[in-house]
Amino acid sequence: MAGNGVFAEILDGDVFKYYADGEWKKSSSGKTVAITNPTTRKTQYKVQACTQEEVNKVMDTAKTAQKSWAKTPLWKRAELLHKAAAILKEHKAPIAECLVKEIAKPAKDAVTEVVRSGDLISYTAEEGVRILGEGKFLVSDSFPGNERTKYCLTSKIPLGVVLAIPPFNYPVNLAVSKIAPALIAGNSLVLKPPTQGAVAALHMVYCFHLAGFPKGLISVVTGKGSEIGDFLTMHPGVNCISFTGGDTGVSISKKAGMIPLQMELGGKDACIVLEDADLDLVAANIIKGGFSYSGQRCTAVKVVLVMESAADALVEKVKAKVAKLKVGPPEDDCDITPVVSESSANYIEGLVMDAKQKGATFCQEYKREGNLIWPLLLDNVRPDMRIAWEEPFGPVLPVIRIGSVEEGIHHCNASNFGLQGCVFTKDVNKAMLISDAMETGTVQINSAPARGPDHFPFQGFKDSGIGSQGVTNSINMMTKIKTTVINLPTPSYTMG
Ligand SMILES: NC(=O)C1=CN([C@@H]2O[C@H](COP(=O)(O)OP(=O)(O)OC[C@H]3O[C@@H](n4cnc5c(N)ncnc54)[C@H](OP(=O)(O)O)[C@@H]3O)[C@@H](O)[C@H]2O)C=CC1
Ligand SMILES: O=C(O)[C@H](O)COP(=O)(O)O
Repeated sequence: MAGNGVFAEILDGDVFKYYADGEWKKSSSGKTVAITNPTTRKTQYKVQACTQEEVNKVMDTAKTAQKSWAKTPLWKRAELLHKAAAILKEHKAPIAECLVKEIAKPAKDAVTEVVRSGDLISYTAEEGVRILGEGKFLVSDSFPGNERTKYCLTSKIPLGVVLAIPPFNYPVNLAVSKIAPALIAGNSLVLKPPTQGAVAALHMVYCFHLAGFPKGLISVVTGKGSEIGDFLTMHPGVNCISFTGGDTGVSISKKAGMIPLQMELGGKDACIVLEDADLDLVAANIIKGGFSYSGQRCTAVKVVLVMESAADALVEKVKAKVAKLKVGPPEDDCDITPVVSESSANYIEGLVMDAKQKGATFCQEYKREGNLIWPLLLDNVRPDMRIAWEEPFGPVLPVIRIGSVEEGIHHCNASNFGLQGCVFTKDVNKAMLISDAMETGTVQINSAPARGPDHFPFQGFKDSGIGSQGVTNSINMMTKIKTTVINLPTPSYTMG
């Protein structure tokens, strides 16, 4: 049960506390935010609605704590991260249970998210000691007109206070993917968890608390993004924002000050299927890529662009696999579980109805009960349908039949998104040409889009984001370069 056993300190009555200055606290607002269980549609948990004054205090302590953390040897920072990773994995069961209740993640996937997060923290600690342990040494005579009178030493130093805002679909993993690089690089960290997923995130941070990180180095402020979001992202105490989510990221990047931003936003990942593709492999990847966690992944396959000659056979194969997907509650480890909110379900339904009205072929009957939407494959989708362009973030997948590869690439590139894409063909030379032509941050050849393994670079083009994630890129992004130049009175060359 959430807030029980070792986690008892984070619960006050039926409300979870926020975390500031190394302590678990009740907000002076006296207000709470309810978290609705997507399956029961009843209030599952409550969290504190933090005030602006509390945010100000958190920013102050984060600034102070960062100064002494930056003086903590790198190997000690790594040691604490390894400890937090181990504690997190040890407590995977109660944290996974929160994910099941708050965001209806299938039970097995919820455990995987926590374990994967522990691994990510450890990997970041190891990578951090390597890449932050190295600097650069430059000599002046490599530039025309200079003698060797200057030695330039460059190193990577912390930015200060990093604000991390993850989305509901990976509230633990996409939080640690920001927390661990920030900390190993010597920054302090303020986390604003997504409302759906906040309780899982609070449990995860309690593992960092148990590991013994200094007071005030990590803080968690809870509350609705629509209420405290602007105050946080425009706060003068913030030196870097790492955000994952939807269009909110576009407005944050317009409002934030002159600070480094890492934005991972939406996607409309295309799956281009050529005539020579192994259609069993494609069908398996469409199921995994399009319907895992009910399509609520930024990297989900969100449109299939298949050559007309292969389309009938592919659609039949996918239809057969859709029929085998288990639909129901996350506790039963079903493949398709309720989507995160009623408004999300309504939005998905709007896309489905638009496609119906405009003549798409329904491969299954459309069925919805509450937030639970049965998996649906829509064939013969045309560009005038909303589902051809918008991301449902649900278990509905459009198929567009194409007459040429160029048509597929054109559809992919006409999207305002550019996160990932995939191409299926046995001809690797063709695949490379198509990959180069697709305007997306990553192209997978003969596999569905995916962020993981978590150390791979992960970036979106166009409205899908700014910057690149993945362990190494995130560590680098959360540092700035400092140079010290030693000036010599006379040139000095080593003779060997
Ligand atoms: N590219 C990627 O890696 C990923 C992209 N996404 C995209 O995210 C969307 C779904 O996730 P969802 O969580 O609903 O996304 P949102 O953009 O609605 O929310 C993301 C986070 O931002 C917070 N937030 C909301 N308003 C503000 C604000 N004004 N200022 C600061 N923070 C704010 C939310 O808090 P609160 O919950 O309290 O509103 C949440 O923590 C989809 O479009 C999906 O494609 C999702 C996952 C990964
Ligand atoms: O937010 C998302 O949807 C994730 O970044 C996707 O991660 P995955 O591809 O590893 O599931």
